[in-house]
Amino acid sequence: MKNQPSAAVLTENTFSFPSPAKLNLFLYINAKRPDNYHELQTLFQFLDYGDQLDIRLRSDGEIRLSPAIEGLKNEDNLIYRAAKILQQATATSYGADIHLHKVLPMGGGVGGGSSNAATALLALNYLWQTHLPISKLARLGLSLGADVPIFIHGKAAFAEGVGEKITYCEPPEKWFVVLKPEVAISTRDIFLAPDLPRNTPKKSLTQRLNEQYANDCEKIVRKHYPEVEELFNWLLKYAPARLTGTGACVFAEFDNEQSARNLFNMKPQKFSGFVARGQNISPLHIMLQNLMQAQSPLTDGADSLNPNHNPTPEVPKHARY
Ligand SMILES: C[C@@](CO)(OP(=O)(O)O)[C@H](O)COP(=O)(O)OP(=O)(O)OC[C@H]1O[C@@H](n2ccc(N)nc2=O)[C@H](O)[C@@H]1O
Ligand SMILES: Nc1ncnc2c1ncn2[C@@H]1O[C@H](COP(=O)(O)OP(=O)(O)O)[C@@H](O)[C@H]1O
Repeated sequence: MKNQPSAAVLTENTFSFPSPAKLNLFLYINAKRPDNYHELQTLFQFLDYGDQLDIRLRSDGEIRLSPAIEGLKNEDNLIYRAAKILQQATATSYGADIHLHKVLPMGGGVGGGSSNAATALLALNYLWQTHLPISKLARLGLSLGADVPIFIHGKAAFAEGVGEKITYCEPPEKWFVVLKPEVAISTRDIFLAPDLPRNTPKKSLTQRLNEQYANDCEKIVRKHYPEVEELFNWLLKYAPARLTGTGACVFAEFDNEQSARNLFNMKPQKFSGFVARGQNISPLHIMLQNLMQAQSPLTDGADSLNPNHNPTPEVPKHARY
């Protein structure tokens, strides 16, 4: 979806949905639980940049996903798993052809897989008219990954526990340069690292918002991944920088787009990345709200699947979706 406005209706019967990235503006690890998951305190904000899912309804119950992601079986793709879980939970007889436009780096800490799963759940719940409430979708989503509920709720939030205890909040919507070194990092590997700090004291949201933001994974990621260390060393010459999630992406924030683009244009070629704006409401939710105000894809007759009949919902002004 990058750099192209997102139309909700692409062609007859094919709908296009954004699957935005997220940043962890801060991330603290408070404890290791008996089930080996870690208790966190983290601040999530969405970006107006991410993947796109084009979805066409099928009446035969089949889920077809294309293109396959290299090295990942389609059955393991979180999009496919999300669609299957929703079918099982609702006993719908519908299926879907899903085309994924992937731009987000995998293993980058920008939440691409979780966001794809949440977009599939929300979009199919809309297209199939299965009417599960957000709370139920978030529970289904949590079984796919710790970050999926945040993307289902679609509002910037302070998350605790493993990401399921959510307090909405509204951090400033800054501009970001997000850069990725030539390495992907497995979340699991970071949480298994013996030298990961695991007992940062819990603090209230107000305290956290009013102190300098940090990421407890940053020190060991920089130590174990020289590519990340090199990226930090470059970026820190120009701006304060932080790790998102468990890495590998690193970001710097700016008050305006031009400053962000000026820095981005200077980056060495070996770092990939993008410029994006923080959004406290997910671009997916803005689009879904507009769609719902238009009309149902299934119940308003055949014409409702005709793009001429169903006007393309407005895209938020500053979004590049
Ligand atoms: C820590 C975060 C912050 O956003 O890192 P990123 O993945 O975004 O970098 C996420 O919550 C990650 O969520 P997600 O990527 O969905 O993780 P999952 O698939 O649920 O878990 C992958 C593995 O990481 C470990 N894990 C994950 C989350 C957590 N709170 N504690 C853990 O110990 C577990 O070993 C788990 O097997
Ligand atoms: N649709 C998907 N997009 C990206 N990754 C996926 C997807 N489905 C499953 N995965 C798996 O999830 C892992 C984490 O991916 P991703 O969410 O992009 O990273 P991160 O959590 O670091 O942002 C990938 O390495 C891949 O094995």
